[in-house]
Amino acid sequence: MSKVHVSNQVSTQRLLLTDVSNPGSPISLNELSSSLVGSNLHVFTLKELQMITHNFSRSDYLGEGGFGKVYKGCVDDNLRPGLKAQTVAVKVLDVNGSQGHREWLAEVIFLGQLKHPHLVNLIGYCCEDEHRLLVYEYMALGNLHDQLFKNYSSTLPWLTRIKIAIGAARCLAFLHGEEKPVIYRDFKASNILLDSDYNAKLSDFGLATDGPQGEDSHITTCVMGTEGYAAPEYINTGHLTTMCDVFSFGVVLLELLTGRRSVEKNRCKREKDLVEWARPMLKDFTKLDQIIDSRLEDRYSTEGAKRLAAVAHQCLSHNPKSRPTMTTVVKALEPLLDLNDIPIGPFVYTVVPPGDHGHGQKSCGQKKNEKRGDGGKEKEDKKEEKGRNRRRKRRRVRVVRSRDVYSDTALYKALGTSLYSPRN
Ligand SMILES: Nc1ncnc2c1ncn2[C@@H]1O[C@H](COP(=O)(O)OP(=O)(O)OP(=O)(O)O)[C@@H](O)[C@H]1O
Repeated sequence: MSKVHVSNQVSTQRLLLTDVSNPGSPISLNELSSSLVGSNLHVFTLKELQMITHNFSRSDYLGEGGFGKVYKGCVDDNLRPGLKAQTVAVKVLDVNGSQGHREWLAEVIFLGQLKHPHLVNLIGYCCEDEHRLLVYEYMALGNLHDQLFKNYSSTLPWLTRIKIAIGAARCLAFLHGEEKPVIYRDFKASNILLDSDYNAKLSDFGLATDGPQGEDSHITTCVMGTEGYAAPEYINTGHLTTMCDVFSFGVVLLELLTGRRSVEKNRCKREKDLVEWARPMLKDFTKLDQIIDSRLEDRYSTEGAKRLAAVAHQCLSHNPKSRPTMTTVVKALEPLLDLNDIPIGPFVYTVVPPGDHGHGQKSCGQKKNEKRGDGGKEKEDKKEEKGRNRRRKRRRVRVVRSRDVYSDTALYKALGTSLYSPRN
């Protein structure tokens, strides 16, 4: 394929990873940004990125993943004309690490061309000698994994979890719905980044790949991904389809529902693998109480939990053909935001900006206690606690008594826990 040919494709066809990564590709790295369809990526120098991160200082350090360390910095139009003043995250490839040029290139090719509200925005990159860096919009709340499992001061509320699940589902539906579908391949909680409003944005396209073309139903690759998230058929055969992403999405739904990680090495054998432990209980609504994140206490929608559990169960089906498409998943999850059977906690303090009487409504409990002072607060606490216990009991008898318990854990038993394949 000649450079001219690529330029002719600009308005219609996305540049594929194989167009660039194949030996003999006519596209040189110098021409990369201009060959990307619809991209306005900035090409930064190493010196510029050193400058905005104060030479990759400890005070700007955000974290580290398989690609390398991530630092915070600021850019504006002094750096490049037209560049919006904003905080950015700079990812620096660890040249001695497990990832390399292929992962960097995948990130540039996919995120440089695909634009969606639930995809993290890639602002630019740097490619100098062996140095490979990526510059993204800064996501103030980090990643879902840390918010769900490492935030010890507060718990993600139910509706926030639903909002995150819907955002991530929309993103996968978008990728799968492309004219040439994209298989993300590494869907997991740590790859879901959160902005200051808990909008979910997918990042980390290092393992992403273009889906099957023409008559092919799948592509065959060596198995790569993360322990606890990969679909069983992919682990067994290397056959990769968009349905593998759907399975991984089901695992993240389970994490959101249970507050447990996909693999917890410190738990007893039966509970180590989240899918193996929780999946049989997803369809038996009488058992849902046993797996729902106890940190939510009773502040979740019972109906919503049932529906989410049913979606997760379908996504985690061992037969890829029985899994729903991500478009169907989005449609099933969206109405969960409107369910209003979430019990209100005893003291939800909402800061009402002066003059705002519309949105920042106070809870009933709060209004009463403000009038009564602290003595009333104690009584109210006890009353609310009793009320919550009553509601819990009520919910236990009201749930549908389904005998429809699925217990197909045989495959997982056969697979054991050796689900992990290193990235390279
Ligand atoms: N755009 C961003 N804004 C803010 N923080 C970010 C951004 N991108 C990554 N981070 C943070 O940097 C750290 C490393 O992220 P990275 O995506 O490189 O790895 P990971 O997904 O956590 O792990 P792995 O690469 O092994 O899958 C994480 O703490 C993540 O929250």
